Amino acid sequence: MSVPAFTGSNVMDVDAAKIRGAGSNVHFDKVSVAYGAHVVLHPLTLDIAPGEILAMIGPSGSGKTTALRAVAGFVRPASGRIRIGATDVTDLPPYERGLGMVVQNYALFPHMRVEDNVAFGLRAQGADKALIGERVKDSLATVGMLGFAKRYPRELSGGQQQRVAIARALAVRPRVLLLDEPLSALDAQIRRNMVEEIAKLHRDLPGLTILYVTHDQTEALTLADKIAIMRDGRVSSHGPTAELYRRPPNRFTAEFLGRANLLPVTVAEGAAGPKGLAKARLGNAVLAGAARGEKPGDKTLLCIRPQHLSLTGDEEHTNRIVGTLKEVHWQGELTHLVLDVDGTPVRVSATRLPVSLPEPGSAMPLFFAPGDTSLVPEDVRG
Ligand SMILES: Nc1ncnc2c1ncn2[C@@H]1O[C@H](COP(=O)(O)OP(=O)(O)OP(=O)(O)O)[C@@H](O)[C@H]1O
Repeated sequence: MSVPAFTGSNVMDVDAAKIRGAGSNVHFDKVSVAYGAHVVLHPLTLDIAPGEILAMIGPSGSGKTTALRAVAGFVRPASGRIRIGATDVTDLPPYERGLGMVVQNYALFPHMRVEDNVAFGLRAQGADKALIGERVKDSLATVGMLGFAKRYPRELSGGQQQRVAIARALAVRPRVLLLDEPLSALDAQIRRNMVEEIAKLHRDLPGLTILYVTHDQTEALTLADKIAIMRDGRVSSHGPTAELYRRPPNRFTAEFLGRANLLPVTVAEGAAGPKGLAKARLGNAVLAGAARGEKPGDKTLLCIRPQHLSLTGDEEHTNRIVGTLKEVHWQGELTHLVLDVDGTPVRVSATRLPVSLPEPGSAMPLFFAPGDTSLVPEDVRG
């Protein structure tokens, strides 16, 4: 399979071969958007590196789609500039920005065969027949839909339609691919497969920069190199995916990205040693976790993920807390326990249970490793 080159959307670009595989960064420079008096995007400064997948996640109404539509050119910023590579695109119309875009509901033309849907953007640009034929073939092969070229959209499943929508976006050789909730109309199993296919697509086309808007944290965790978490029109946190998950910089991030137990603690000792572990008190327990520059006496939160809590201690799981068992939910692969620890509900996801579990209402110890624990400041909201 030949790999498309990513250049501008201009199919006549004679330099295409020279910059084959080279992606473009997307730069938001203090971009704000307002609808009337209602500011929905506060000045946003953010960079998406060439070839990076940035997932923008956050609750409904937090401004994700608005940010994406500003890049696409469908929303005009009230202030700030947007650059794609070296080009300031703020004043360019959408079709001159070198972008491909896929939205939630496929938006294929129902009266056109798959191959004509994919060819649409190239025909609009006046590309010649031979080039269109080659690009349509390439793009359909990239998404594994070569055998479906003659079908109409109604003859395809939802997942297949979305693959065609991606092929159509790729056919114009975009510098940047914008994906706005591309999988949310699909059912759970197809969604999981499509997430894997988008990951493969990116492995095949490593130069392609992708802005991926979703409210699904699993999609974001699986696909993204970096994540930006939006809240009320602002970036609440931004960083490499694993780092944001392992060391969330605030409560909102800890809770939005996966499940998190957040226990109110008082710092006993600031960070010491090469691992940067601090010690914090929860009742009588002294617990070690990754620090963020806390000082003794600071009130903060101790973050531990449900799957990192163990029902047995060992030389690694040296933090120990005791709670009262409240609920047990068996779910096949995992058993979820809920305990009350000093008034805070603590969730445990266990793959293996001891032979006999204490009765609800009984005291039960939980163990966890300092390396899986981090101190997280409570959110200060402006
Ligand atoms: N055309 C519009 N006119 C007025 N307000 C709008 C318009 N489009 C969006 N908004 C408002 O802007 C805010 C941000 O919307 P946006 O669609 O960016 O959120 P989102 O994070 O993508 O949400 P969702 O996950 O529900 O799609 C919301 O309060 C929304 O009501």
